[in-house]
Amino acid sequence: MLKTGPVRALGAMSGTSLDGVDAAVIVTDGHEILEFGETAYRPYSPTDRMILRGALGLWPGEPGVAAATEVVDDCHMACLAGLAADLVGFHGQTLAHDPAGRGTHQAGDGQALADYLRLPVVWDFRSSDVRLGGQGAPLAPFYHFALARRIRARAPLAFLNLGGVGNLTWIDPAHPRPETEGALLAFDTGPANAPIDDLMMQRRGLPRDADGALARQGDVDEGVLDGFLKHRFFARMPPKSLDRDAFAALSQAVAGLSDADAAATLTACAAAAVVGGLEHCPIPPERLLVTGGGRHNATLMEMIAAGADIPVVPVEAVGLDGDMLEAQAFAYLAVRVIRGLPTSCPGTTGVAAAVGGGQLSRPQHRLAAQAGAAPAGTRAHTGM
Ligand SMILES: Nc1ncnc2c1ncn2[C@@H]1O[C@H](COP(=O)(O)OP(=O)(O)OP(=O)(O)O)[C@@H](O)[C@H]1O
Ligand SMILES: CC(=O)N[C@H]1[C@@H]2OC[C@@H](O2)[C@@H](O)[C@@H]1O[C@H](C)C(=O)O
Repeated sequence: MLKTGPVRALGAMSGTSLDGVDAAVIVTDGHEILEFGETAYRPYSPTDRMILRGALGLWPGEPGVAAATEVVDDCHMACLAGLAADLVGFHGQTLAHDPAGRGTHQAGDGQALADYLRLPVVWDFRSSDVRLGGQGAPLAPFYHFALARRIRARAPLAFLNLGGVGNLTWIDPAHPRPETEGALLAFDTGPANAPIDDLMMQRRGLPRDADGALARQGDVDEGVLDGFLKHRFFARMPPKSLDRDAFAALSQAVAGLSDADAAATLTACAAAAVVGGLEHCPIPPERLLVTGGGRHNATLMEMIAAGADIPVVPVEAVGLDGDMLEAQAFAYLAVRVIRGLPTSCPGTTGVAAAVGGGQLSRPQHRLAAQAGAAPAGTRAHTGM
């Protein structure tokens, strides 16, 4: 059933903001998006978040990774259990990302999830791209390309994801395939919500600057903003990607500012990184379609719109779901993986040639049960 024709695929994303698991079903043949299906969201508990935060920057085998993996697996099992699908695309939680050095690390055990859900699971989407010299991120661009075709875009346009980190995909929809040279250019823009969330937690014990209300009350510190834009990341040509905490110095730079001025300055930094990123587009996109939680931050959206010469609108303007778009992307990519289609190319990650990522785990449950053994990778499910 999975070899040809449309597949009902379930994608799951646990993003850099560490808020929880987004899950979404789409029907696709790996090229076109035929249908959008059910969605689900499950937040991490405060304890879960603490465990995940404590594991950021860690690599497989290091202390703390097993506990983080258990949190990720349990939350996904609980979130995905009620959704009907033929195949799962499981991104996991990025704990560390260093494509030029140690590689990339997403916590999450695809075999355990396959056994629990009794469904084939595609996971570990980023490693093979990194092995072939790519950044391993961003990976949503191939899905953005399919969306551009679905909304019948005629002129080049761009998707912007405002998550913990920001990423931008420029698309020329005139090309037949995403891997065709000139069809896509993608890169991480810089930190987006992560430094703002961290500030709000430190200063106010709150998870975010809801709707950008605090930033709106403050003044931007131009000195901090100028220093931020001198970071060597911005001088690099795309494709390029970031680790969540690559800009730790930025949080220190606003330490002496009032809460409102610090929030305004971090928000201005996120916006300036996007506006600067637009300069990399081969020709100006006709509009910027914004997805991810940051599109709810009105101050951030206004700052981006003020610096960009093009309309900046949430993806809802074209009938898409900005809270679930990345989860849908990993459903789409999972189908491409089982069909042997590429999921990244030189224009999206800088990989040497178009490549398909991901490994496939099939459920072992029945075999293991027949052998009288505990199914590989399953464990007591806490339902947390
Ligand atoms: N109403 C809001 N106002 C301000 N910020 C918001 C709002 N709603 C969500 N956010 C922010 O959006 C982020 C969550 O968005 P999203 O789920 O798209 O990110 P993510 O997928 O975890 O990150 P990434 O895309 O980098 O992996 C959080 O940082 C959160 O603070
Ligand atoms: C290594 C990693 O997990 N990167 C994430 C992160 O969050 C946003 C940005 O940085 C993007 O590059 C990527 O996620 C999206 C889903 C992507 O791969 O397209």
